[in-house]
Amino acid sequence: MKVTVFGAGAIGGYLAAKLAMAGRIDLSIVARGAHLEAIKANGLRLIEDGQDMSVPVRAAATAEVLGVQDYVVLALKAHSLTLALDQIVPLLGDHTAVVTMQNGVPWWYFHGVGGPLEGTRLNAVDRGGAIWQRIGPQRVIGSVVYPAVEVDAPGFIHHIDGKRFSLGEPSGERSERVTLLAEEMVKAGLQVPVRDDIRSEIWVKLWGNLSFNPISALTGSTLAAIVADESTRMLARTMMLEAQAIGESLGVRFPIAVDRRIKGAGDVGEHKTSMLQDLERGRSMEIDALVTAVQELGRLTDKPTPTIDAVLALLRRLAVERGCYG
Ligand SMILES: NC(=O)C1=CN([C@@H]2O[C@H](COP(=O)(O)OP(=O)(O)OC[C@H]3O[C@@H](n4cnc5c(N)ncnc54)[C@H](OP(=O)(O)O)[C@@H]3O)[C@@H](O)[C@H]2O)C=CC1
Ligand SMILES: CC(C)(CO)C(=O)C(=O)O
Repeated sequence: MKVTVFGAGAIGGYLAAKLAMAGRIDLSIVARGAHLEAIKANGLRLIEDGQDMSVPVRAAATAEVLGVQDYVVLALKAHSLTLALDQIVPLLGDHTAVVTMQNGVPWWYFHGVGGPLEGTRLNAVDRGGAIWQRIGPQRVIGSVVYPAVEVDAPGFIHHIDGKRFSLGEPSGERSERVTLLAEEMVKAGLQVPVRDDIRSEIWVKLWGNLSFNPISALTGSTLAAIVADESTRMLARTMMLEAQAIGESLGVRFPIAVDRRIKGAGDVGEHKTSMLQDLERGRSMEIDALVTAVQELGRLTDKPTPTIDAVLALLRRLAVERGCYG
């Protein structure tokens, strides 16, 4: 099985290190800059469960040298995908499956849903439909990523918590391609449930990211602080209820109540969301996949999003002012 992890940062680097240590598949990664140089020189350094490991892995700057793959795992930030398309396409053959490991609303969301929105391209995450056209939604295996991982220095992957990567075909089918990949990931020590409704699970994760991440970026607060403060908790809750109405109108099942989801976020503790961390480091924030795309879904389903709109307006301004947007 030939697998390339494209964008071996925190999540891609962690996944690649686990798969490489299991040693069962023909694995490559595509990376760039100082990170690539460090991996080429010393392998991926992974800190996990108190152990410090150095894991050799085939690393390339360009996809051409790797050729057509059975699976390509896209572990870039959502806003990096369009710019990377020219580099991703050489990895794709007739049978290649593409696993999308991004937070937020995925570009392929309306592939195979039926009804009037079938085939709708989402401008917020796929402007002009370039990703849809060049990768092709029929290749996609959806995913929800749960581990918390950081890149501490070039080539240095620090696993903080969690080993679960849910996978699921957009159609819900338990296909051979999703089953085989899940098996390899499980043999690498990960928890990999295969879901028959991956969109609903994407929404439950998104529920928290769409509300807590912007509020944390706007206020500099941790998850625990946002939940402890009545005003910010209610702001998050209002955004979540707007999103829930949109999701439900699209057929999504929310298996837990909003207050339980809020409690779960608060229980994570004094943790800065990834969006706040990106802002503090001057990196591009995942605003469009986490927030703008939900606003776009609201327009498509005729559901009002006044609170999401207001928070998004402030968040975009902040990101533009700090050079963290686009
Ligand atoms: N980190 C986490 O704990 C979690 C992350 N997620 C989600 O997973 C996704 C990935 O996040 P994360 O791993 O944190 O992001 P990172 O920024 O750590 O990793 C992305 C990597 O892709 C690289 N990259 C981008 N464009 C290219 C390109 N054209 N060619 C080669 N490499 C490229 C980046 O390089 P460069 O740094 O040079 O830009 C970076 O190394 C996001 O959607 C995130 O929300 C979900 C759950 C938890
Ligand atoms: C911590 C958490 C769960 C916040 O919703 C997250 O996913 C993030 O920081 O992006």
